Amino acid sequence: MNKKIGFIGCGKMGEAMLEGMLHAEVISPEGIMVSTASAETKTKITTKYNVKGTLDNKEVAGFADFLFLGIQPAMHKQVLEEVKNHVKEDAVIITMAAGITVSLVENSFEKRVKVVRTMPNTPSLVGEGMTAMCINDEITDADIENVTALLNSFGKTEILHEDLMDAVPAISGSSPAYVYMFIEALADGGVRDGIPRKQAYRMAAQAVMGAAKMVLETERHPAALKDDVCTPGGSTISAVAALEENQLRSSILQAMKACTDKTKGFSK
Ligand SMILES: NC(=O)C1=CN([C@@H]2O[C@H](COP(=O)(O)OP(=O)(O)OC[C@H]3O[C@@H](n4cnc5c(N)ncnc54)[C@H](OP(=O)(O)O)[C@@H]3O)[C@@H](O)[C@H]2O)C=CC1
Ligand SMILES: O=C(O)[C@@H]1CCC=N1
Repeated sequence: MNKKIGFIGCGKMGEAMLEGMLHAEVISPEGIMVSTASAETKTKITTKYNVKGTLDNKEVAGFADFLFLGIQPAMHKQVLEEVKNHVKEDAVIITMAAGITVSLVENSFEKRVKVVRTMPNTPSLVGEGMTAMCINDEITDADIENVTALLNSFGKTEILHEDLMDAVPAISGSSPAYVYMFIEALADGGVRDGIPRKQAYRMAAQAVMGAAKMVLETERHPAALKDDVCTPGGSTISAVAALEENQLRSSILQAMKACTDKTKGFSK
């Protein structure tokens, strides 16, 4: 892509997107500039990826055609105030923060600006990200094409109405954390039964990835896929019954509600 990409803030999420884009070769390192709060992170990112780096957010704003904001939700007003007069004419501003609305970005400017609100996740680092996005009225078809090309370079993208964006962390932005807990627990169970820990992690992760792929590729109902694993009178149904007794599904739903409630708080 013959466009310039900027990241204001390049921590866990920004770096995952940056690495995903570079790995997919949708953009070359010289087309990317990052700004960070600390010289330490700047040096880490510029050395690792050979991209341009600065501690001056205004410099990135003046460089980027697609400006990703990889900062914490609470930093947005301050950083947008800092860069608002430096953002390029026609640049697309792309948020990734939980709860940060399109209007919060629009209202930081005294002119109309192009805004894309996204909610990605860290598996973008390995090209298996899931990003939800919504756009404002200034975004053109060509912008959508460019932004989805960038986002699709490190995973899948779904376009949603903004009303649904606060629900996205719970299902795909934050959910890798719950899945890692599940994998860790599966591996602990294997280790308890004598399986060496390294093999236990590989076996648990592959089982989770395989199950996810079954849902995506067969498009069968997850319950039907579960039924196929439960041999009558077999071991799996005993495990399923124990999970039901311990309210696995209810626990997940409660966790997701906590996540969404917290996200909604960021918009206030
Ligand atoms: N982590 C995740 O899985 C996901 C995170 N997000 C969103 O991504 C955003 C970042 O989260 P995450 O990557 O986890 O957080 P991190 O703390 O890892 O990264 C924050 C980055 O912002 C930089 N930063 C802080 N203040 C400034 C500033 N004033 N100017 C420029 N850069 C600044 C930090 O620099 P330094 O390193 O030098 O301190 C760091 O690089 C959040 O809004 C979050 O909601 C969205 C989806 C998933
Ligand atoms: O924990 C957070 O707030 C961010 C949003 C989604 C994942 N991490």
